[in-house]
Amino acid sequence: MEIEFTKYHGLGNDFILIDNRTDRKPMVTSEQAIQLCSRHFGIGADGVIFALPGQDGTDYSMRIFNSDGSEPEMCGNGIRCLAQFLSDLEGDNAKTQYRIHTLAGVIIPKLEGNGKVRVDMGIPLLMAAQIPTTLAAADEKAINTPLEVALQVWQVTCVSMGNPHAITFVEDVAAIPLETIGPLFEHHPVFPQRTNTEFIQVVRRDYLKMRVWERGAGITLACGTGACAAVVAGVLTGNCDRACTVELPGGCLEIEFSEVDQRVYMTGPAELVFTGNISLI
Ligand SMILES: N[C@@H](CCC[C@H](N)C(=O)O)C(=O)O
Repeated sequence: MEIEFTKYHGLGNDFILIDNRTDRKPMVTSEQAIQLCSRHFGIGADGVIFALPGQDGTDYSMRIFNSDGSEPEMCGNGIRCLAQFLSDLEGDNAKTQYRIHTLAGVIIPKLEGNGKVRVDMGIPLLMAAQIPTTLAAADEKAINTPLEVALQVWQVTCVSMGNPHAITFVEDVAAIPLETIGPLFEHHPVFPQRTNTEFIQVVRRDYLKMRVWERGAGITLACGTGACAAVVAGVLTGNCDRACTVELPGGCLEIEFSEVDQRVYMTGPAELVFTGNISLI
């Protein structure tokens, strides 16, 4: 079977987008997604995203496979790319704002008309059972909680943006051996559904530098949910302001953890890379 796809990226976090608007079942299996994401044997991407019919009154639904074939609840850079993809598909009839059903609830991206998409990412979940993690009692928060990884004790703060994040503040992000330490965090037994891990350097109270090891994808150039979780963790630990620029290897995101409604807002780019057809094996 041959499928049409479009590749987009958000700050180098890249995705294969598939127009699946006429069927609730994704036209690619998780095994096929692994192959499509392969940078040597496929198209190459951090994940495959499906634009599916809406449900419960939403315009559309989003599902995503990570490059290892696992299915996360949400993807921040991915939902900006999805909004741009839908707008490109709809042409003159495109909306400027979409209500998208995800496994993390309804998420609302808004195209700003300048190449950037502002996303209402919802209210972060902080209780240990919601992450999930056993680092604290089920109905308590894990904030600056010690965790031993690679013979070193890290102060870890856990935040769910629908998907799990473990955030640790460090002096120098460049010095973190991400390739070796990332998988140890991801598969640590205190995270029963694995975790994304963000290492954060506070440059100023309103400017953070971040490197990320993503669950199911490894090192990526950016992670939208991770940047949101990092600012929430920074506010909880007193490390940063509620509005921050987060610098990632692929570029910058603007994040606001609103004092008014306790929701997190993320603004960043979504860019078309190329379109193509590929035969699924
Ligand atoms: N890159 C994404 C997050 C994708 C999902 C993640 N790997 C997970 O398994 O939770 C983002 O921009 O948020």
